[in-house]
Amino acid sequence: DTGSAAAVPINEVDIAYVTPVTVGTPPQTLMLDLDTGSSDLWVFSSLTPSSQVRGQEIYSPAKSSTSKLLSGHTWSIRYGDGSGSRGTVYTDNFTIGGLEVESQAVQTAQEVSSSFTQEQSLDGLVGLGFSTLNTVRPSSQLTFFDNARPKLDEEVFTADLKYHATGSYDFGFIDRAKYTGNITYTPVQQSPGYWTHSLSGYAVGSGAFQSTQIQGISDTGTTLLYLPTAIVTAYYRQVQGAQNSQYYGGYVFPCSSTLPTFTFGIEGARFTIPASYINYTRISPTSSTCYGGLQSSSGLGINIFGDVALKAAFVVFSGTNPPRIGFGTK
Ligand SMILES: N[C@H]1[C@H](O)[C@@H](Sc2ccccc2)[C@@H]2OC[C@H]1O2
Repeated sequence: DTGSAAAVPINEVDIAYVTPVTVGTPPQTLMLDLDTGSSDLWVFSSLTPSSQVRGQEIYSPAKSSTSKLLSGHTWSIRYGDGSGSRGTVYTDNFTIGGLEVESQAVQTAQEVSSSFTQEQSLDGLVGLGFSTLNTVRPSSQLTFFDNARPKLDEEVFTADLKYHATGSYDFGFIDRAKYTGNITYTPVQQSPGYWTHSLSGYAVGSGAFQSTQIQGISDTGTTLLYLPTAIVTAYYRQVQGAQNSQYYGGYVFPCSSTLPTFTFGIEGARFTIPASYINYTRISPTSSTCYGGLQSSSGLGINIFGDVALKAAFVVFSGTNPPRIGFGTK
């Protein structure tokens, strides 16, 4: 089997992407954020206090003839950006892009933090990290990808995220029409549960490629690209008027500045992020100061290859043994 579904930016700066999924019988459609940086599948639900729901679609297990309470199981998750949610667990039929998993663990939120309440076009997350990260207790649950694996034509899913446009997630196949040339693969270290791998180096604009291993995680749920301070300062040194603002919590610059491109390596292959992806957003709607899509990872403890980087490539998440990740030019 295979599946294919849209990845729709939820706002005009691609802060996150959502994908239509269906839960239950008859199918309830929700728009969820497919997140390779976590492994919980959770949804706004009929158990979420109405004070915490602001426009989101909800899953009502009581309206599904195939829902079953996973008795005595709870979950609680805290994300890297400080947001979080917690609740109880049902199993139900779950589909993405025509690919169905019966009795998928669907984690129903009984509490969500304010940043989720404020994202009215995001109804929850589908964790696509390794199932070791799942927070359901007393028994942890499998991700949609792990449950779907046995029926997939190929043990892969792919991300084709796009700049200010709708892209796609495919399950079970690699669509040759979505990239040119070959996919370059590199090993993944699956412990503790992220898609952890290395870049082979980087270049700022037309500068020389610096060959240096940079370990980090490819995370579709993170908006920006977070790299070591030395690399980030070297980048913004090329930007007139750029400064690392304590106030805004990162590098800002005049929106009119000319930004260099940023190239990263995967083994011997090179992927160039257009300057426009790094001119991320105005710090406020009428400001002429802009916030960068490349920021320092020094406060995070880990480098994160988020959407600003991933949308510059066609990415193959391969669940083979051992797992690996592949990048193709598009
Ligand atoms: N893996 C990521 C996750 O998907 C998001 S959760 C999220 C929060 C608010 C809005 C949208 C998504 C959070 O930021 C980085 C890391 O944690």
